[in-house]
Amino acid sequence: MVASANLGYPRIGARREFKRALEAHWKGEIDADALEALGAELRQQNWAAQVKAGLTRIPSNDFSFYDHVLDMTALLGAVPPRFAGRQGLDALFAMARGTTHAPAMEMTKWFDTNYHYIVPELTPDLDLHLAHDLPVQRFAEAKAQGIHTRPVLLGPVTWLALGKSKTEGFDPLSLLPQVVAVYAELLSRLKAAGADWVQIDEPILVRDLTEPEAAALQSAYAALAEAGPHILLATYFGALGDNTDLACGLPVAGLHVDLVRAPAQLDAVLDRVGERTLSLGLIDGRNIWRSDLSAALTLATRAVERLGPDRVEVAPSCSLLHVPVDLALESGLDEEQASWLAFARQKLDEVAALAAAAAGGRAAAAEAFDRADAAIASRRASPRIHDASVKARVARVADADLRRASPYAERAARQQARLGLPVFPTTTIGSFPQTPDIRQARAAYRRGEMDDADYNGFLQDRTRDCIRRQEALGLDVLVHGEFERNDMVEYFGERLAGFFFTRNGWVQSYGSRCVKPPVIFGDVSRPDAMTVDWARFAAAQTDRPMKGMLTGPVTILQWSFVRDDQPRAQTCRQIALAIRDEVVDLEQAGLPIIQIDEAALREGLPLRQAERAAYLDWAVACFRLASSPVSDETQIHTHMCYSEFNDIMPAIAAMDADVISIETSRSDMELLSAFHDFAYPNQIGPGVWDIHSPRVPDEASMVALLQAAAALIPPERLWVNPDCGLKTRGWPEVERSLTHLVAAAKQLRDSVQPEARRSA
Ligand SMILES: Nc1nc2c(c(=O)[nH]1)N[C@@H](CNc1ccc(C(=O)N[C@@H](CCC(=O)N[C@@H](CCC(=O)N[C@@H](CCC(=O)O)C(=O)O)C(=O)O)C(=O)O)cc1)CN2
Ligand code: MET
Ligand SMILES: [Zn+2]
Repeated sequence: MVASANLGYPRIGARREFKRALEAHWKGEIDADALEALGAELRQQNWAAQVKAGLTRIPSNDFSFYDHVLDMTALLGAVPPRFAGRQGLDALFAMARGTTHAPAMEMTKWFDTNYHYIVPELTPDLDLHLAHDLPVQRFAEAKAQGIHTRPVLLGPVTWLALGKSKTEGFDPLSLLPQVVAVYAELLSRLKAAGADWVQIDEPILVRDLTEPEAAALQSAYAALAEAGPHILLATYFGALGDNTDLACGLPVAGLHVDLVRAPAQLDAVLDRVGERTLSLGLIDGRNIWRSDLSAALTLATRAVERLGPDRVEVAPSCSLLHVPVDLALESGLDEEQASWLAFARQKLDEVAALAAAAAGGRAAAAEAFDRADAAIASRRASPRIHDASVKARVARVADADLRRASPYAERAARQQARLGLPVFPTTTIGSFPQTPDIRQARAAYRRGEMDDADYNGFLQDRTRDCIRRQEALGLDVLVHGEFERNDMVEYFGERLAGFFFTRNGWVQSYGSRCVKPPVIFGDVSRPDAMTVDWARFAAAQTDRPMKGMLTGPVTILQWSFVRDDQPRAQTCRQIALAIRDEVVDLEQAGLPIIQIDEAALREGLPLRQAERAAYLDWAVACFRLASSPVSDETQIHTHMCYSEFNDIMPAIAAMDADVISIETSRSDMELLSAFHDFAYPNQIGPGVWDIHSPRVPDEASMVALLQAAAALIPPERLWVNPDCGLKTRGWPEVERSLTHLVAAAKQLRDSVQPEARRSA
């Protein structure tokens, strides 16, 4: 028998039930017991769906109330002292979201995904111990429902590698023996509870490993090999590459490899896998296209021929956390489009069909294979995918299209002459609170219960109100608030040709926050202006400079589900041309500043060093293609959040934005040292308010951050802003925080030397 396995299932609920329950709990509307009860219900539903699909290896402990990395941090007892005294869910949410007295732990991107995890804070004095045994309880919970599961644990070395030392000179890997001791205890309890296998995720095996990391993997698994159930070591998001020998040499009973991102690694792995079970990640856990089952079967058959059916499992490439839950809930797609897609629920069926065919030949799942073949053929042949004029325009792009008219210094002088900004100018990143009434109005508009005029009138009121509030707060550069946007990527996807979008295709981004990535299925172009009416309306409401707000091509690409029939770089260039047209229109409409957000540029960076230069080349070129058609007097801003810039500073500089705003506040300005060390030449707005936490920062804390920034970056090149958009916050906290922010900027202004002031 070829086993059919899953590595993890979405936990937000098919209709985002869990998202809503979490937010209700945080507002005090439902208690922890109600939240726990819903969690149990969701786990039961998820297990039932996997049983129904016929899977033979079903995960448990893939559920999480907030984040699976944070869960492991709590399990290991690695709770930072500022959260001491809190228990259970209360402790978990305090660490993730912060409290009035304790800032939240840092949050960053999970590998190259749009999922965010809470970064473990590692110090020498941590008292690591098995603080709870939820994985055992969840195993027992499934068992009580008659389902034998394979518990999933984030691996010890990945947990350490994703953590961050909070003590100067401290090497987190020195915690390994303690961490491994806790895992050993947990594994032995799982075995006692009846688990015969566990899945331990070590995705760092697809990155370039340091010597100590490789040694840590060896010593960890040497210690864990006999501690409990058989271990399936799961790797995903790329090829094992030069870590293949290492991975295949670890004393574990099974190995999972990603054959969607890295199909070519199968032979090398087959040569080295020895007596182990091999789990083949053949169904794409990162994208929503229906699988080419016939192509996947070729690989599965090769593995079965080498290892025999009993040592082969068929699985998704990674956890299904990164795809929407159920295509069956989609109502707005046409039949042809729907036939091209598979969400998590459908991917389970694909796994089952592929496993059946790997064991019994195509005939064992003939119907599923026929339907898959037909869908693949229909997408390949569809005339809706190709637009000759788009392809021709991309082919005509020349080097001159990637350059501003003059170098930064000349542009900066002209822009300052036009804008007349004070030193330490204040601004925001774009969005203002997307309050429930705005979301509800949009939902009513979509359902046809509100007409164009009413909806637009409502949004105009909100925009006017937002601008008046910004004036009253004393901000220097204003924004319109982005109330008309459901999301910074989906909004553009809805207005570009070559995209379609789903009604319910939600994916968890962090905590309760979800995104609904649009689907890029064909050549991209811009039928009409997308933001110009709102920008013009907003600019007319005030005498202060107004920023036009766009999402950049790399970010639109990165946060969409992307067609897999041409290189991503090609698709990105098409998007860049569409954004370029919008930039031209915004300039023509009189906007003096245009911000092009590239929040996801860093996230798209390949996990392997060797592939990075090529990516950065085309990604930066796409940003420049989108941003460079304007005159020197028009100021181009960009914004990036959660970025570790140290390794990509030359690329950030090569983007040549006049101003960049970045996340720094959760990491105490440490990011700025990269800009300092690299001598970044243009202007920077280091975020001084962590907007991902409900906490209102006081003026003194922002002054301190700005002073730290001013020690690294010349004051005349600093801006003052939050570290991201304010859409997730409420108005009271926004007004209080921005009051502090404007006051902090004034304090800094008063303290700088006159020669550092801007010349108008
Ligand atoms: N794509 C993307 N990725 C990103 C970010 C981002 O902004 N966009 N930001 C960073 C952090 N991640 C974030 C991800 C999501 C949200 C966020 O606010 N998401 C919203 C959903 C946004 C949205 O699309 N809203 C739609 C649909 C809203 C909705 O649920 N409407 C209800 C009806 C209204 C109601 O009763 O609430 C419904 O349809 O049922 C709209 O405004 O139209 C949420 O989860 O709550 C914030 C940050 C990194 N990655
Ligand atoms: N302009 C966007 C906003 O303010 C940028 C967000 S980056 C995730 O919401
Ligand atoms: Zn941001």
